[in-house]
Amino acid sequence: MITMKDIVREGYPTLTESAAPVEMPPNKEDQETLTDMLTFIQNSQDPEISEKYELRPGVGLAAPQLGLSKRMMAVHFEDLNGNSYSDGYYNPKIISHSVEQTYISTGEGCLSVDREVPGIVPRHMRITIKAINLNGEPVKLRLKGYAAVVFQHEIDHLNGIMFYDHINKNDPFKTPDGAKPCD
Ligand SMILES: O=C(O)C[C@@H](Cc1ccccc1)[C@H](O)SCc1ccccc1
Ligand code: NI
Repeated sequence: MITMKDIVREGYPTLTESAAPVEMPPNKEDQETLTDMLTFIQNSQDPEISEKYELRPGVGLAAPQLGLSKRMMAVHFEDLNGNSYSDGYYNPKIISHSVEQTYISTGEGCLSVDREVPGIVPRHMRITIKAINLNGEPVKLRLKGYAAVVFQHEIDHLNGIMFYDHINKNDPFKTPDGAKPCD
């Protein structure tokens, strides 16, 4: 079972390097890891389990956050339109995105960052992703708003990018021209 002690924090090398593609079809070890990642996110949102194991709530997790430089991520959340997302993904790739941007009005956090980093994190409003899901099926996802933000946050982890890398250093609360909040 993954707990917070398994999650590496800022300064750990895998958080700032580009992760390697996962060989397809995935081997047993990678399948088990991705399943455990999804279970961790689900557990982190369960009031009893999260209290018992002192889990920080999360909606996503990427393998580099476990010190594994592999292109694997898991998400578990419901967006503001009631659409549910709960799956693991191998080798996710953003194949297209909107020019229009969005952002979470309260900024972003990260399970690998034990501090508040205030500021607006500009993200693409709409993205299309291709990936292989936990069941080994090729999937194409068209995401917008909050769901697009979550997936971009996790795919950034596979590219060694942290959410605060996107915050405007001169004016952290500057909202990108024309961007609308997704929350
Ligand atoms: O560190 C991670 O990758 C998990 C993040 C993902 C995330 C952060 C901000 C915006 C979108 C996704 C955690 O979920 S941070 C904690 C959290 C919990 C519930 C809702 C939003 C963020
Ligand atoms: Ni993160």
